[in-house]
This record gives sequence, C-alpha cells and structure tokens, in this order.
Amino acid sequence: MTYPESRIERVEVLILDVPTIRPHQLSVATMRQQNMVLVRIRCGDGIVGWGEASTIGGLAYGEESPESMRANIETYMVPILAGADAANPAARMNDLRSRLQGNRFALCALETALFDAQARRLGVPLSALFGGRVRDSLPIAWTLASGDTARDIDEAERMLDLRRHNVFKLKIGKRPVRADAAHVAAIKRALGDRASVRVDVNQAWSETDAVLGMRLLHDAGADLVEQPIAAANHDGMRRLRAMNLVPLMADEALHGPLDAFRLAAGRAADVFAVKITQSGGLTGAQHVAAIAQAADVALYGGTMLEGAIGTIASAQLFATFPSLAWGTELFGPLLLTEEILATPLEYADFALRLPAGPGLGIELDDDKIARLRRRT
Ligand SMILES: O=C(O)C[C@H]1C=CC(=O)O1
Ligand SMILES: [Mn+2]
Repeated sequence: MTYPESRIERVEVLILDVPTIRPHQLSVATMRQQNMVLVRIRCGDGIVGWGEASTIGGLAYGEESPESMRANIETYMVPILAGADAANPAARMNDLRSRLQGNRFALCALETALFDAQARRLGVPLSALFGGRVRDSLPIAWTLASGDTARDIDEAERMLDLRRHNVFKLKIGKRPVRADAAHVAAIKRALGDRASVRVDVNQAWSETDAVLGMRLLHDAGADLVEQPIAAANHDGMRRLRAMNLVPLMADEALHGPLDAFRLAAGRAADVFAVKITQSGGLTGAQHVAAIAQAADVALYGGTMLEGAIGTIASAQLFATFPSLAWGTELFGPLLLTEEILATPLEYADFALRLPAGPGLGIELDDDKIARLRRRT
C-alpha cells in the first residue's frame, strides 16, 4: 500500500571528509580524518530524514567502506525504496533485508533516516518510537589514543578540569603486552580514583597474550577490557572471562542479535558494546539490548566514532534502555574539527544531554555540509 503524500522521493548518500583534532591511534588504524557517510531521504510530504553509517579507517575495522556503502546504497537499495511509503520503516527495512545480504552499516543509515523522518512526521523524538526515554542524558567516556602516555595524561586532566569526561578508554594492542600494561598503569596512577580507566585492544592479542594481559591489567587498575582477542574466538572470550580478573566487553564480536545470543549463551562476555551500525540499525541494536537484559549481560553504548547524526541516533536509542551500567562513549563529534549542526550537541557534567525536538532533534548546517562534502 502506498500513500502518495509520504512516498520516498529521493535518497542521497553524502560522504564528508572531516579532520580529527589529533591522530586517533587504534591497533588496526590511525585516524587523521573521519569519512562520514550520511544518508538523506526526502519524502513527498516535505519531510526529510537523516541517517549515518560511518566506519573507522576505510576497510581496516569492518567489511564495509564509505565508498562501498555509497555504491551499494545507490545501486541496490535506492531502487527498492524509491516510491515506497516512508511512513512504515519496518516494512521498508523488511523489503531491503529480504532482498539483500549483509551491509549492516548501510542498512543502519537507511533505517535511521526512515525513523528520523517518521518521528518528525509524528512530531515526537525518535526515542518515542522505541518505547520512550528512561533518561534524558547519557554518561560519556573519552578515548585516550594519542599514542603517547604523557600526552594522554595531559588530555585526561584537561577533560576532568572541564568536567567533560571522567571515564577513559585507552587504545592498546600495538605495542608488546607489558609495554601496554605499563602505559595503562601510569595513566591510572596519575588519575587515581578521579577516573575510571578501561582499555580496548581491538582484537590485537592472541589468547596467550591476553592471559598475561588480563593479569597485568588487573594489577594496573583497569576497570574493563574490551575485545582483547579475535572477534570469532568466543571460546577464548569465555575462558578469559572465567579468569575473573577484569570484566570483559565484547565489541567486534557483536554483529547483531545472533551474535548477542551466541555470546550470551556461551557466557563469553560480561558487557556488550551495543552499536547501531554493527547491529544493522536501531531495531537490531534494540534486540541486542533485549538479549543482554534477558541474559544478565551488562550494557555499554558504543560508537563507530560517528559524527552528530549517528551519535544522536545512538543516544536516542540508548536513552530507552532500562539499564546502561557502563555508560556510553558517544563522543564522536568532539573528535572532529568541524561542527555540522546549526546548534552543537550539549556535552556538560560528564554527560550528553538529549535534545527534546522531533526526530533526531538536530538541525544540520547546510552550508557546512555543502563545503565538507566529497565531490567525485
Ligand atoms: O570501540 C572501538 O573499537 C571503536 C571506537 C570507539 C571509540 C574509539 O575510540 O574507537
Ligand atoms: Mn572497541
């Protein structure tokens, strides 16, 4: 059934290349810019919805790149959506998922844009379409990833002074395990009880490395270890968790509800880093959270270092989770040198405040977007 007034008239993919405020060093890539993938859906009733599907370091982190997302959306997904009713996001996503394999990130961008448009149409915040908010602000961690211990300590002190962040995630895994553990210990020693210090290894360790790493990180005072070993090694994750040294968080191992079910059933993680992109969209991420809740796995609101659109879309969903024991890391826009919103997101008192307006609750700066947009 198609309602002509809310039919999908146009779907555009925009890639924005925005420099980061400093190099962001992960074990898999060093980011000097973020290549934001934005989707804009224009509907016959004049409503416009936005979505985002940014990833990290081209193909270094995941199996979709900004360029592949644009090609796949334009070539295979737009023809399925064109002319169909935008007022039913579930039906549109079912049309896509029943005819396409994979492409979680690209589908996330489209689903977000459809939900943004529909929430605007109804005059409610996007969170209302996922059951409503249980909180209006979210705790925000910051990642220390300059590659230099002294610089990381300075950066953390600045964040504490500004009351912007008091939870720090350290990117490790590039250096030998003992050197990384010494880096973590030095930062924790400097910050003491004023901050929570956590690490993300981004799969860099073998299980043998990780057995040593878990012990050293426990002694260093780390509160959480994220994805120390290969995403596919669920049995290894279960064994590391059973060491009972530092709580273990699954990140790259979690590609949506099926992985959530397997990890939960195998008791392979204490915490899930829920990401809307990795889950194939807002609905998939909501299902990941429901599985975690049923299995007594704690939740953390993760990011792919998206800009403002993906960040606030994630925030709209995470605000509906009954429990979010480990907070979130929705700081992506703060890592970028350019603001793409007419009114920037509100970060203060170690938290992100959710906007109250309809849909995503943000307005984009069209001139900025036109200036940053990649021309091919
Ligand atoms: O968690 C990741 O693996 C990706 C990302 C999220 C925060 C950050 O600094 O990197
Ligand atoms: Mn991670």
